[in-house]
Amino acid sequence: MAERLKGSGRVFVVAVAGDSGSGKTTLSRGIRRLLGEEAVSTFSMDDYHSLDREERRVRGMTPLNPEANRLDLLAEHLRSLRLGETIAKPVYDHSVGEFREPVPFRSGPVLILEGLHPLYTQKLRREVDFGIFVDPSRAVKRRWKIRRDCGDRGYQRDLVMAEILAREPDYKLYVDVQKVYAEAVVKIDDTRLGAPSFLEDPGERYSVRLIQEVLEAGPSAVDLKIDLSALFSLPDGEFSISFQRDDYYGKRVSVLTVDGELHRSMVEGVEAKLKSLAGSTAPICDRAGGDRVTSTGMAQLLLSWRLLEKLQLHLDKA
Ligand SMILES: Nc1ncnc2c1ncn2[C@@H]1O[C@H](COP(=O)(O)OP(=O)(O)OP(=O)(O)O)[C@@H](O)[C@H]1O
Ligand SMILES: O=C(CO)[C@H](O)[C@H](O)COP(=O)(O)O
Repeated sequence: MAERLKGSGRVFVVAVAGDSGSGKTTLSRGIRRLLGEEAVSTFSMDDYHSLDREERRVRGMTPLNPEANRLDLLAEHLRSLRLGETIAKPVYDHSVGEFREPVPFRSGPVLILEGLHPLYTQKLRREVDFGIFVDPSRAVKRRWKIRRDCGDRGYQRDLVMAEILAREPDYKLYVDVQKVYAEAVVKIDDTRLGAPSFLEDPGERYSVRLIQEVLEAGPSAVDLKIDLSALFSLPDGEFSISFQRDDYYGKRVSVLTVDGELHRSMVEGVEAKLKSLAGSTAPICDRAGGDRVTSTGMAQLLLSWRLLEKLQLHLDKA
């Protein structure tokens, strides 16, 4: 797959839309591992802000307002990148909230574009081959953001909370709306399973809903075997899985809900199949405590599968 991708001469664009700290990088890590770092380029569309931090403060604007971003320039750059051209990519430096000199940027055969508005305009959507929207619940997002901003970055908790509140209206207006256009939406809520008393550390247990447009042609035969025999020898962990058809903003979708953690052996079959299709050796989905796969890990796996299907069509057309 990596060789075919390199030879295709065209760049396949994956857009991962969502708020700051919503898990975009974490979720798309599965795709990076599947295709290998050398095949996948990535950048954040934060580089396409049109106003720096001080200018936004003076105008009373948040970065979530499309007017604080150069969305047309990004669409033009994506068009060039898809043709294999080099762009002069702007650079926004978060450490000071200012712009730096643009840098030359050329993409590998797959480009993952992460950010607040990659699906916001029609011009942008035309340049995107696969659009994903990451949608953690308010409670989950707040916890992740506080953990990262206060823990890793040393910000004050009160300031982080105030920023979260200040962003809410623009988030609803300008970011949330993009889930209407995404081919896959990943909704992440707190687990509905009680924390088992025997687990000292309940870990990262979430209920993940993967909402995907129904494919016109069925996927190629992949052995999605969930091996229930492992249930009787599992050390710990609890899960539930459910599947529904639904209507999502007028689109026919499938909704797969995975809650809790699965044992690695349950998904090994499909993971191995995808890895052999892509020619990769790294595990695709995040593990928890060695033998367990988290529900967001399961979403990584299923999105990678969907991506492989799309890539194969893309390569067949090239
Ligand atoms: N699936 C997950 N399970 C547990 N924690 C997660 C998960 N996804 C994200 N987080 C937490 O949220 C933090 C932010 O995640 P990530 O960097 O993936 O978000 P992002 O949307 O790419 O953020 P930004 O756009 O601000 O760079 C991580 O450091 C981690 O603490
Ligand atoms: O939403 C964001 C990232 O997607 C940031 O808030 C935005 O990029 C502004 O960054 P900073 O606060 O460092 O000026």
